[in-house]
Amino acid sequence: MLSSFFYTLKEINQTVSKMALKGEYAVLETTNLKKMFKKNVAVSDVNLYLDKGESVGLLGPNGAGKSTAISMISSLVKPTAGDVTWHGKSVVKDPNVIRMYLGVVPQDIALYKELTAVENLRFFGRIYGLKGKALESQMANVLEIVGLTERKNELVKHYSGGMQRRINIAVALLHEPEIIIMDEPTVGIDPQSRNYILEMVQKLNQEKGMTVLYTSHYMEEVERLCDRIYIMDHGKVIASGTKQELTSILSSEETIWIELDRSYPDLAAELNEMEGVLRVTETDNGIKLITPKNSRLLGSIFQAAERQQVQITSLNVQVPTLEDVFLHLTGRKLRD
Ligand SMILES: Nc1ncnc2c1ncn2[C@@H]1O[C@H](COP(=O)(O)OP(=O)(O)OP(=O)(O)O)[C@@H](O)[C@H]1O
Repeated sequence: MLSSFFYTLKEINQTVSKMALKGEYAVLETTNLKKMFKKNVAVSDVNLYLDKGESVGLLGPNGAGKSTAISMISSLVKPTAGDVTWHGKSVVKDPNVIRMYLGVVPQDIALYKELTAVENLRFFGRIYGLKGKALESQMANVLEIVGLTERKNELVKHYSGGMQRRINIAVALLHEPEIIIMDEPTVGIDPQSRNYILEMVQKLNQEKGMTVLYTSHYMEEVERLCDRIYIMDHGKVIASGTKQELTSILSSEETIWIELDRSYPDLAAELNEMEGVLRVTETDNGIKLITPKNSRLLGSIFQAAERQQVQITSLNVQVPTLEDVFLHLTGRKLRD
């Protein structure tokens, strides 16, 4: 009896929508979203919302269920259970309600590589129902946004990976969507293009007021771009909030980065045994320690280094990152 009472409460909790909480509809909202591929649960009970003008991040390692979740949100994949609403209207019942308001940037490049950028834009623009002067002017706008006006007449196959991704984004912006959903748009591209894309997303959100849903397994990207973040793992949202809210889960901890001139496994082992040290990880250029806040361990760390005849080249004490939050919640690194 008691367990069924609690189950009912849990069910009620899961279905309390943002509308009920705030007395208004979110731009986008998912309720208990679930997707199974045969017996495999790819996404389970995902509840998330996006308010107008927000930039929201979906952070999680490969296979966490991010792409499946956004495919359901964009009505490309039908959920096994749950709902997706756009301004309170079910996208699952009627996918057409959202399509003109949504720009989706898929993880894989979806362009005709034997055509030029302009030819691709014209083709996809017509699919959105644009034509004539409106189409030409929108093409000029989006080429400007992605910084490829000068190179618009080149074949896409001659573009770098980063430039192809920028045109992929331009296609998604052609019909001036209310919301843009991006699935790991910076994977596998050079740092310069990556930075260009991040700046562009920031401008679209902050200057043009576009609502953004951005998925990534790069913590730095969602930290930089997103007002709120949902952390996903094994198909579930395991934490959500602003960066400050999420890192406050670990407010009792801090990270000490020790840079060394080479690897010293013995020092890492000694620090691991030190009283007060919570976790030790060897990094590319040194050692990372998680300790309780204000642990006053610096003196002991230097003494240990001296005993092991280790040269510390730099030492930094840092407040927790989202990477630390993920490690704390799952016991794994985001990019294991
Ligand atoms: N069409 C499909 N058929 C069967 N299983 C699938 C299908 N699509 C995804 N999956 C499985 O669902 C789970 C979630 O995959 P998904 O691609 O959504 O994760 P992700 O977080 O986007 O990761 P990645 O960044 O690697 O794409 C994985 O176990 C994946 O193998």
